[in-house]
Amino acid sequence: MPSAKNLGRGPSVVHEANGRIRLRGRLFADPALDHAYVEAMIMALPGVIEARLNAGAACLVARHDGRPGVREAILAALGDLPDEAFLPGRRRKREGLDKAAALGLLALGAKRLPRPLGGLLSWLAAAPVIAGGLETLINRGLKVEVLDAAAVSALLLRGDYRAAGAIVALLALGRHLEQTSEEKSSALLKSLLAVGDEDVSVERDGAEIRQPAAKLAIGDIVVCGPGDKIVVDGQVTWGQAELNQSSITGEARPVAVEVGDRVISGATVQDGKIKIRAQQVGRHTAMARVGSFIETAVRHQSEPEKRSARLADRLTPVSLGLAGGLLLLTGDTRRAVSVLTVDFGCALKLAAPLAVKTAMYNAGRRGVLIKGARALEALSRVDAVVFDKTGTITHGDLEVTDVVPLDGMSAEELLALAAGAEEHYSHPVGRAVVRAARRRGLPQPALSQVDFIVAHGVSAYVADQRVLVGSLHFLAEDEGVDCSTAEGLCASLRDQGKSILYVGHENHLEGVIALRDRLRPEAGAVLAGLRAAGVEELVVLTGDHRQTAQALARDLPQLDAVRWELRPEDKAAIVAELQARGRVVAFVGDGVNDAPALVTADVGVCMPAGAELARDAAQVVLLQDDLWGLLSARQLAARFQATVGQSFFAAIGLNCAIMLAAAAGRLSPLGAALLHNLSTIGILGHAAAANLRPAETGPRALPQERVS
Ligand SMILES: Nc1ncnc2c1ncn2[C@@H]1O[C@H](COP(=O)(O)OP(=O)(O)OP(=O)(O)O)[C@@H](O)[C@H]1O
Ligand SMILES: [Zn+2]
Repeated sequence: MPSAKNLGRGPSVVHEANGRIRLRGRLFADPALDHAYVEAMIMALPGVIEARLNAGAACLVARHDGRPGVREAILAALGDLPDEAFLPGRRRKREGLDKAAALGLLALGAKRLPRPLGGLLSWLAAAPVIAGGLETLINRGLKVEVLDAAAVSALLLRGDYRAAGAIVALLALGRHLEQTSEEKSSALLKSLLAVGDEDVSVERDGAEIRQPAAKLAIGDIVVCGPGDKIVVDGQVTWGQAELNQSSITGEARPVAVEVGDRVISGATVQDGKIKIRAQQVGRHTAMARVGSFIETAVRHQSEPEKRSARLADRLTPVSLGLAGGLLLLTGDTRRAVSVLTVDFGCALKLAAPLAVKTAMYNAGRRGVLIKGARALEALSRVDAVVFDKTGTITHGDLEVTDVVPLDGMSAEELLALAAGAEEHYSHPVGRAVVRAARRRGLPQPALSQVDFIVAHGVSAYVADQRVLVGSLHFLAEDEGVDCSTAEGLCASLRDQGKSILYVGHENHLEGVIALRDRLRPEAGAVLAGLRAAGVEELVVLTGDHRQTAQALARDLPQLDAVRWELRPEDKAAIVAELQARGRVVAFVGDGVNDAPALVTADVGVCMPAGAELARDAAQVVLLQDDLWGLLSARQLAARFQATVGQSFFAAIGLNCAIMLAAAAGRLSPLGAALLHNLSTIGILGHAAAANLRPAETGPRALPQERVS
């Protein structure tokens, strides 16, 4: 519902170029407008990079990535600001409703009061409902609120104060339920956004100083000790610590981090001390972005919600017509009013949003962020799940197992050379090599002109000599390095499930490095669970070599297919192929070289270590570093979809029955109103309770089938 303050003040576009849009509107100068909120809300829209509001100039400037629809989404969001975007908030309206409820309840006892007093009370209690109905009628036409107002007025005019009071009270109760559920979920989400009101320790010129978190900049070194909350996304540059991430993942078990690990905002240091180099601060941190995304999703009606609301509105004239017809035919006001008290609106309009919020909240508590109703809906229809291999089906923290020089270098020299080339890139393979070299304390050669070739490897120069590190395809086919001498050796290493990195030096093969990745222990059980939950096709895609991929397939008999030696765009093409065959596809990846597939899929699911880009592209973000969340999400989504359908049919069926009984004169207005509201509360209760129940299977319910 557009807030009254917002009416007729939609901003207009004054300038637009290269993904930058400048809007002006009186709205932006409103002193009651909450700037931080509006900026966060706009930035939470997918595709928006930045939003800045300037009240003095009554302007808002937003930068976006030019994706189709982003511009429209910005305009739509600004054209329909929620009440929370204004500082005084909703409180006043809420108190008004509570008063109405109290008066309505008082009026229930009206029969025992002297008649004029009872009448006065009832009219007073009903006044907000009638006024609201009139306002709706004038501004938005024949909507459910009009029906409520008509029923209450008719009852009052008939002198049926008790029924009128009861209906007012029931209406207020319904709205109260709606608001508490909304406020609770909003409060939870806002707590995720609350960064900036505390002091943090920062390292400046070798000394530690305290400063407000709001003043942090990217690149700052933040020092965190026991009890400190981490307010940035970044990388640990010093120290070790145990983190409590329960506020992010719902998991109480502490997580150990050390130099090189990535940490995200929201965790608390339980033990130890670390220094973190900030990569994202303030509103750009992972939690804040995801939190504000959810907040927007919650505030803006989703498709099923809109559909229900539209249907409810369309049924309003039907009710009104039926009541009018009855009145004309039978002259029986009591019957006509009984019919009016039944409106389809309540349950139809409230059940879907309630189901969305409770399902999202439930998933969030279990460490899964589902970004809104669309994602829930798509996830419930998914019948094919495609996984990336490295970092998704496997842990992605590979271990260097063999370093084999083939042309005179020592193993140390070979490893140091490869590590030097990989130093600045965060591909899992590269990270493993760098870690192994560091652990052995190897000196790093001076490299220049380092080039990173996506899904291939790295090329660099050491003292004018070219060094290549990467896949067999990269060295042999693209760069013409003869790798045949290593064939037999590599085949046997791959057969053990190891991945091979080829190191070339001045056009000959200098040696190979073998790395082992660990299958996630829960992978088999999660695949089996997904199949049990109705997923018909399970596929793994990898950029790795055929043999390594086949070794993985042997370990995971639950898979339907494994495809190898794929480039990022091949992965997207395979997802599209499945879609062309009629599959609804979820792609699960870690964000390294798989963004195209993530965006192509009907539902993109991202692992917690996922690159920032992937987190934006994904509709589902797993915050816990395992695959259980995926299974929970699927189960919660299926249940969400089921309850939305059930609520829909229950609302129509029950209300039709009540309306027929009322039309037949079998129900008094009060009886009809009570039954109608009881059924609504029942339907809403079911929608909320069903979506709050834990997912059926999970790490606790299902035994882990395999430990690698
Ligand atoms: N930075 C790098 N250094 C060395 N080799 C690399 C690098 N990046 C990619 N490669 C090589 O290219 C291959 C394909 O890379 P890609 O990133 O597409 O797949 P991956 O992440 O290893 O596996 P998956 O596709 O299962 O996630 C890798 O198996 C590796 O051999
Ligand atoms: Zn190539």
